[in-house]
Amino acid sequence: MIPISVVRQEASVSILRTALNRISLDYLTSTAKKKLGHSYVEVKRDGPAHIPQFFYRLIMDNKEYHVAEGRTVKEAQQNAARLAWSALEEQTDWDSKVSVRSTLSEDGAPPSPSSSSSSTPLFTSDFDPIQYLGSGAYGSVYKARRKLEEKYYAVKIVRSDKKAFREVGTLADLFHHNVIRYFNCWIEDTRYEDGISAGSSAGSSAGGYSDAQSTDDPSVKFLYIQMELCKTKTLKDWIHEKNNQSPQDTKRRQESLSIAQQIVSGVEYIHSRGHIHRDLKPENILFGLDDKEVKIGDFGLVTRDDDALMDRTENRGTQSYMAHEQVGKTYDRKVDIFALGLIYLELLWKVSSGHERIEVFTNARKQILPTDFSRAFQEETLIIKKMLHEKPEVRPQASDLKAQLDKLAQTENEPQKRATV
Ligand SMILES: Nc1ncnc2c1ncn2[C@@H]1O[C@H](COP(=O)(O)OP(=O)(O)OP(=O)(O)O)[C@@H](O)[C@H]1O
Repeated sequence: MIPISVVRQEASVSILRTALNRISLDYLTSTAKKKLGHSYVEVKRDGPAHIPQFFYRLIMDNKEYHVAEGRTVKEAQQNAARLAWSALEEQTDWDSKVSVRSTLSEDGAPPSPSSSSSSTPLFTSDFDPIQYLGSGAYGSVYKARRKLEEKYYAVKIVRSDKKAFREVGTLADLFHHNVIRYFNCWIEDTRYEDGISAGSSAGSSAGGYSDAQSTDDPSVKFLYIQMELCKTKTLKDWIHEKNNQSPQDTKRRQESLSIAQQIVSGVEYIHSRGHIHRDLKPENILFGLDDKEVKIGDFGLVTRDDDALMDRTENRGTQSYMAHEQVGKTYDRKVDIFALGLIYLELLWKVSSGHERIEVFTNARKQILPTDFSRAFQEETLIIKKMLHEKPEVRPQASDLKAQLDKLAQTENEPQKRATV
C-alpha cells in the first residue's frame, strides 16, 4: 500500500506543477487551498518605503516551506509557492530530468553517472540555442529559448563534478531578486558547442555536440544548468564605463548606493540561508534584463557557513577581493563583507588607470582610503572602513550593513542635506 504521506506529497506536487505549467501561481492559490490545507504566513517586512521587501512562507499540509522574498505581498507569496514547488520536486521522482538535491550525496558529491545520464540530448531537443554568451574557467554559457514556453534562459554547461553540484545545489536553495535565479539542471554525456565557442569562424551559429572530453574519459559527464537570463554586462563593465566618463558622472554616487544596497540585500539572503559566496567581485554580478536590478551569480566557490568559525580545507577566491583571513583555513561569512567593502569603494571612486586601481586597492586593504575620497564620501568612508576591518568580528553583518545603507539612501533622497558630488 502506498503511504498516505506519499499520496499527499504527490498531490501537492501535481497541484504545484500544474500551476507552474500554467504559469499562473494565482491558480495555485485557489486550487491548493481547496485541496490541501494551505496558507501563506508573513515572516517579516523590511526595507524603506520606496523599495519594500516582504517575506512569506507557504504552509501546506502542515508542512512549512522556505521563506521567500518579494517586492510586493503577491510576489513574495508567488515566490514562496515556487520554493515549495522546488522542495516537493526535489523530493519526488516524477520527472526524467535529474532532481539536483535528490542526486546529491551527503557530502555534496555528484551522483553516479548511470543514475543520471540521459541518452537524448535534452539541450537541443527542448531548447533552441540562440547565442553563445561567454565562458569562465569552468564552462560556457548560452542564451537558449525553451521550446515549450518560448522563454529565454541562460544555460551554463560545465563538467559534472563536485564543484558543479555545489554550485547548482546552492542555486536551487536560493530565491531572491538579487541572486541569479535557478530553474533546472540535467546531465548529458556530451558538451554542446557552437561555432563561436568552439573557436571556429566568428558568427557561426551552427551547433553540435562535442564529445572530445568524454572520449578521453568516458566517465566524464556534463551538467547543464538552466538559469535566469541576464544581460551579459557585468558590474565590472559598469565600473569601467563610469571610470571612462569625463567629467565624473554626477549620478554615480546615487547609482552606486542603489547597486550596493541590492548586492547587500542578496548577500544578506545568501547568508541567511547558511551559505558564504566566497567569490564576490564585479565580474560575478550581472544586470537583470530590465537593467534595473543587479544579480549575484557564479556560486562555484560557495560553501556552507556555520555560526561557529569553520575550518575550511580550500582557500580560494579572487586574490584582490579576498579577505586577509581567507588565505588561511578558518573564516566565516565575513569574508563576503570584506569583498563587498572593496566593491562599494570601486563603485564610488573613479580611478584612471590600472596602476592607480592597484594602489587604491592595496591601501584600502589596510583601511587606508584616498584622502579625497574620505573628504567627498564621509559616511561611506566610515561604512567601508568597517567593512574592510582586519578583524572579521568588527565587520558588520550583512543585515546591519543593509540597515546602514538604507539609512544613507534616505539621507541621499533629501538633497538639501547633501551636496551633490
Ligand atoms: N545568467 C546569465 N545571463 C547572461 N549571461 C550570463 C549568465 N551567466 C553567465 N553569463 C555570461 O557568461 C560569462 C561566463 O559565465 P561563467 O559563470 O561561466 O563565468 P565566470 O563568472 O567568468 O566564471 P568563473 O569565475 O567560474 O571562471 C559571464 O561572464 C557572462 O558574460
